[in-house]
Amino acid sequence: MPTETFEFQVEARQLLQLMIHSIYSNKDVFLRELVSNASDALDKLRIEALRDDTLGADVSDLHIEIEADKEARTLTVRDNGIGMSHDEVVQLIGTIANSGTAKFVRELKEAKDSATAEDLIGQFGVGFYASFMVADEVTLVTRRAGESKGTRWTSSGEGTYTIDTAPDAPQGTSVTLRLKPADAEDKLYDYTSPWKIKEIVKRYSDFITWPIRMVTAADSDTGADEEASEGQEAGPREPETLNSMKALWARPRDEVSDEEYHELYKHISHDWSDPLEIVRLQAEGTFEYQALLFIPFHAPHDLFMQGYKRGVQLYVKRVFIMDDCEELMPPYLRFVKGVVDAQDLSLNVSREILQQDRQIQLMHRRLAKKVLSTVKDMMTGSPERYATFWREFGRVLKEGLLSDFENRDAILAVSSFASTHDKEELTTLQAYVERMKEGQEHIYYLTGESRQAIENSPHMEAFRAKGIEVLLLTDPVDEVWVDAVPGFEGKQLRSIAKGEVDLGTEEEKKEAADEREKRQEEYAALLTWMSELLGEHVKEVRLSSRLTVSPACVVSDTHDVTPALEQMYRAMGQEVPHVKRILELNPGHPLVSGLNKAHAERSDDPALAETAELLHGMALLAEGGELTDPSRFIKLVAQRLENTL
Ligand SMILES: Nc1ncnc2c1ncn2[C@@H]1O[C@H](COP(=O)(O)OP(=O)(O)OP(=O)(O)O)[C@@H](O)[C@H]1O
Repeated sequence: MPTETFEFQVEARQLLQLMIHSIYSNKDVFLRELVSNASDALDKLRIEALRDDTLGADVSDLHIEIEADKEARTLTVRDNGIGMSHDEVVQLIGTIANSGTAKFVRELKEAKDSATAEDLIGQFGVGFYASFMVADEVTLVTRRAGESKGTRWTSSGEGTYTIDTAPDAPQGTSVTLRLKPADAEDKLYDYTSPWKIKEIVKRYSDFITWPIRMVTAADSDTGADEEASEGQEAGPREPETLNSMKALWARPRDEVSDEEYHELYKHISHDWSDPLEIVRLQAEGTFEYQALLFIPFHAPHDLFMQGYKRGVQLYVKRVFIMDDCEELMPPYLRFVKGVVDAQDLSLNVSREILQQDRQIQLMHRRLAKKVLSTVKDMMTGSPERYATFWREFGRVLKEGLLSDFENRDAILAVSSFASTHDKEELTTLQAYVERMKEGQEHIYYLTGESRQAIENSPHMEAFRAKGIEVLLLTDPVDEVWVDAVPGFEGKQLRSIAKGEVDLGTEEEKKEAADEREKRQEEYAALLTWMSELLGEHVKEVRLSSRLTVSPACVVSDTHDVTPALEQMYRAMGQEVPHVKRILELNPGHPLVSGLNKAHAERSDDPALAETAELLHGMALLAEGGELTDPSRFIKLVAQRLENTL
């Protein structure tokens, strides 16, 4: 096959350009990325060989090899793992499949300073492409296990790469970097130095479960090892294993540094930033397992996309079994990354077995509880970290209120919400309850698109006037869980846009009821007439006890679906009937009292019907809703304005 030249996909090209002009100051991490990919390839081969005994791959000495050539200034990372087919090379190396890449590259280009750029790369990770920070040419030779021919891929990272066949390629992958000249000022070190390589492997990849061996050519600078090598004959030496391969989760806490934990996290999560929190669990007894879990610092871009992979890996007796083991974590904790190592499962355990395994179900429960209790500890012990957690993951955690009945209270206890109590600070339900006024029975909330929209809504008026705190809920999931959660500490959650409001002390309530009864008589004719007139749009027109400023508002009946929820169901393709709402009028408003008076005097005046229609339209607009016929609304308003001129 002749050499083929391909163009990089646009995003890949842009990303490479950014790498070549290396905006990332810690260039050493390129080796971590190559070793991490090699380790994944070895895991994959081991598992595929277990499942498919016709593969014919030799799995007796799976390892990673690093070879540096000082003369040629090349560095090679080689593995005898799964390898890639020709098509896989084109697909995996020439394009970036990761969703959100385009957005990421755009943000990266717009990043004003290098700290922002570093932070962005940290959130995204660029894997294999990091090689272009230190190399001006990268050659990858690979042969997939089970295939007879290999593939060679070469690029200088500019716009194109070439591919040809490599007939003699051994099974696995080798990546050779032609290194840029060392430039210590730019943190570009001499990556042919065995001393430097050892340091990087120790720092970033010590826990990798496969041996990472280094072969040094005889004339290489061995740095720290110089003494040991004195007097030896020229020629290749015995390869040296650089990593300890110790499973961090099995080592006592005080023997492992935070940095070591962080590097394991980065390997598992492909994140370049340190995690926010480490969660450790050692379960003893009949079913023994260890878990080392991490809560990331940032929510990944694709957390809410379909097919998002959960990050918990399953090991059995220190042997990697599978990535993304969803049986171990509930969906609302899908952002948690880490390792769970079980002692008493079979190495051949399959997804089907996991789904039915009672022990796995017990692990799942225990791990969820442990993560939630860690969040709780964060909340009390380190409020700033908790604030970061909630900003990044609060939205997804609240999904648990709908699915995890058993942990509902624990989730509520670690949730926080915007509230009218404070412009910036969020509140917990506990703090809300402690602040409740005398005679207040419920926890009040309002859902909406933004804090501003909610605060401007007419529904807030009576609550503002009486100084009663309202939670301001703006996440889509809030529309749903508020209906599913019965309450908190015996206090019911109540939407201020639903049902009747009944605020104040017993005495005030009685006064309000007497007043309402009086008004009711006064307005009875108007209300009956309007209910009939607007019957197509509303189920009832009644007097309001929640308005102090606006003339009218629309509310839902206590157990009815709200318009936002109705819209969400439709967006998900579900058929839902349109639910009519209730129009409430403020008898204290001159427009309403005026309309009542006019209706008593000349009930057949067609202009009154239009005014009633306008009142309904205004009520919809005031809560940020939509009109059924905006052009008619405008026409009626324009006519009335004309009359004022
Ligand atoms: N040594 C290797 N052996 C086999 N396949 C490899 C090897 N290196 C890379 N690949 C394949 O190429 C893909 C892309 O690698 P790359 O390092 O760019 O991204 P990644 O590891 O998937 O994710 P990230 O960008 O977050 O690091 C890998 O997912 C893997 O399928």
